[in-house]
Amino acid sequence: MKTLEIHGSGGDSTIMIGERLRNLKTYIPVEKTVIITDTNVRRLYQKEFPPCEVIEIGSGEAIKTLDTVQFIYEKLVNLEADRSAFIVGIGGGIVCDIAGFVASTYLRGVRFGFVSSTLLSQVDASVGGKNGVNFKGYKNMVGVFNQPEFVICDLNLLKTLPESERLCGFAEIVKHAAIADPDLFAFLEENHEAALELDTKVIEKLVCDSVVIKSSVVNQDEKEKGERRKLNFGHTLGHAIEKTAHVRHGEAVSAGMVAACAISVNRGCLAIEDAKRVETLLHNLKLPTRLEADRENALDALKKDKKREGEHINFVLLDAIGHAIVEEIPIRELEKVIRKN
Ligand SMILES: O=C(O)C(=O)C[C@@H](O)[C@H](O)[C@H](O)COP(=O)(O)O
Repeated sequence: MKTLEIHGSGGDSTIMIGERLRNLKTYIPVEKTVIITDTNVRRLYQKEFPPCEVIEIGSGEAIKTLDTVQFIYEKLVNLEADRSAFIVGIGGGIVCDIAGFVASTYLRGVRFGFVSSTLLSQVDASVGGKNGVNFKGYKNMVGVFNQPEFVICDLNLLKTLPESERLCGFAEIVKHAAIADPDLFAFLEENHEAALELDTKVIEKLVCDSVVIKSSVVNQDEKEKGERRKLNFGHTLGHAIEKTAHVRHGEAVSAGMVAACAISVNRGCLAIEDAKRVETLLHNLKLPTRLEADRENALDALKKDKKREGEHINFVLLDAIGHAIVEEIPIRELEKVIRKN
């Protein structure tokens, strides 16, 4: 097992890569714990859950709403959960984002941790303390920064993951490599086939390297005032695509990264060959590199981006493979990109 630490303003978070769901009971006060999970994870893995109360939610991006949060608050009230309660989210990014938000707000906050069950949540979503829900379809518009006490990344859970879910995780791994680690990028180029086959050693390296990158960025800038913005590479246009094309997060981020590379080339930051490398790697990992979105809706979503400041967006560009920069780009310029494509 590999362990990494994030030191948050509200407390520390231990990320355990290779720990098992079946050992969860050793990290929690079992009799005070409430598990939040989704239908699929419960069906597949309930036998490994410790004997705790379970609140089941549905699955898919559509449930990441304040209605689901309210549903969980009601269940917690009925269970008479008090401030000594401990909440564990067992699932992918959607479950963890919702569970973390509920735990951070119920009774003004109770202790919480995650067992992360998808590749995307192990390499990205469950790590770093962003918890929240969508609002009126706008991604993660309501939320908090608050670190889970622990994140268990049980690599065995990835074996039952549908391929489309797995691929979404690769998009975030490519993102980490593209913004911070040229060696990891080259490794992915050489080992994309083994990665697609879920080769144990390759997956373990990809999860570990991703969490090393993410935790190091979050340790420098937990509340996304500067350095952390780089973790949003591909997400500004990606979120706009996701909202309007109704595709999976990882798919939208993949197309968003290709678009961000094209903007980086247009602005003279990135060599065209490097942009091509990003596109080819995503293609080899069976991810989409272009997606059709409703332009007007995408523009509206872009204007609601959390990195917008007045007439600019703090937009993440690449200036080399393994190195990102953040530049203030006028919304008008991005508008042209959306209208042209
Ligand atoms: O942790 C971060 O910071 C990220 O930006 C990681 C993203 O991959 C992740 O999708 C995040 O939830 C997006 O956050 P948002 O603030 O842009 O909604």
